[in-house]
Amino acid sequence: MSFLSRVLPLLLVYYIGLTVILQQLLRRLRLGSALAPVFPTQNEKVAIVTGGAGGIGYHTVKHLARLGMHVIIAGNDENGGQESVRQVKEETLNEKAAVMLVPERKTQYGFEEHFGLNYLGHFLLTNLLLETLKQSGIHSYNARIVTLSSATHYVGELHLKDLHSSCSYSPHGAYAQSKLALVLFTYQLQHLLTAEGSHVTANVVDPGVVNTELYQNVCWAVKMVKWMTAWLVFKTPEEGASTSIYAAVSPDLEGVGGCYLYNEKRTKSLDVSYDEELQRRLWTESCKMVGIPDMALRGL
Ligand SMILES: NC(=O)c1ccc[n+]([C@@H]2O[C@H](COP(=O)([O-])OP(=O)(O)OC[C@H]3O[C@@H](n4cnc5c(N)ncnc54)[C@H](O)[C@@H]3O)[C@@H](O)[C@H]2O)c1
Repeated sequence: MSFLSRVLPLLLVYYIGLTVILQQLLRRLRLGSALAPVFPTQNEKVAIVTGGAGGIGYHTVKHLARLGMHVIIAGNDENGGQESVRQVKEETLNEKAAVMLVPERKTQYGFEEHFGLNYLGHFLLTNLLLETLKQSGIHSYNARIVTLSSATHYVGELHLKDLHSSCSYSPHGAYAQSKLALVLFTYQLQHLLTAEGSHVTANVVDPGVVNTELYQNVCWAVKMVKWMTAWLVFKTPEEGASTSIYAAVSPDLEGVGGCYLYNEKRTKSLDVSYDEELQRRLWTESCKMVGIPDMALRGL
């Protein structure tokens, strides 16, 4: 593996991160701390939030619980999950918050961590829940799938022949690839749902650069810079959750799917993410990896 192929993904990820941070700073200076939008109550609805024990997920859980939803936290940290449920119940007075825990299984299945955890886990969970979602959605209240990607997908490359990055591994490249895979997956899923006429929509969210535990593995110099500047240029976890909440409950998106959402607006994703052939090939490959039938091949 050449020096360049190791360093280039790192430079690209930092470049895109700095671009987003700059945009966030300008937005903050322009808008100040804008008031959170008000959404209708969601009393009869159920949401499953993966990673809901911390960071962006936790604030998504709290907001949805406040709107009256029955929220289920899916995660890998039992104590953290139970503690989040306790806090959400206390702060929102919504007793319908629960925790569903899945153990860490990446090594057991041998998947590369970023691809397995960030992408394949969501791919599989979504597919396993799909029949229930189809039965839950109706014309005026579509069931909604919200996937969390990232601006790093703009510098991602999908290596269909080496999805686990075994030929040339770079943590930054692997992260960016997993986030690009989520965009491709969401668009393909929406094509399949639309073709079937089901009342389920799938959108993908870019939360911005958010001050969470996600950055615990960056080098000490970056940690230091983050510590000094995050208050000014990073989004808070509450701000980071706002586009996910918008995608989950906003009436603007009733029946609308296949969008890449950033700052509560539709935005263009990377050109290659619209490549339908690539979307299909990734879908087929992902089905093989997680061992589920390919509904695209079955004609749904
Ligand atoms: N923070 C950012 O700047 C940022 C930017 C773009 C995208 N994102 C995306 O947003 C999502 C949430 O990130 P965050 O910033 O809140 O991070 P975080 O580290 O604060 O929270 C991650 C959550 O995922 C859970 N988790 C970790 N490993 C898991 C596993 N194996 N199985 C199930 N759950 C697991 C953790 O317990 C935690 O609740 C991620 O998909 C991340 O890639 C974050």
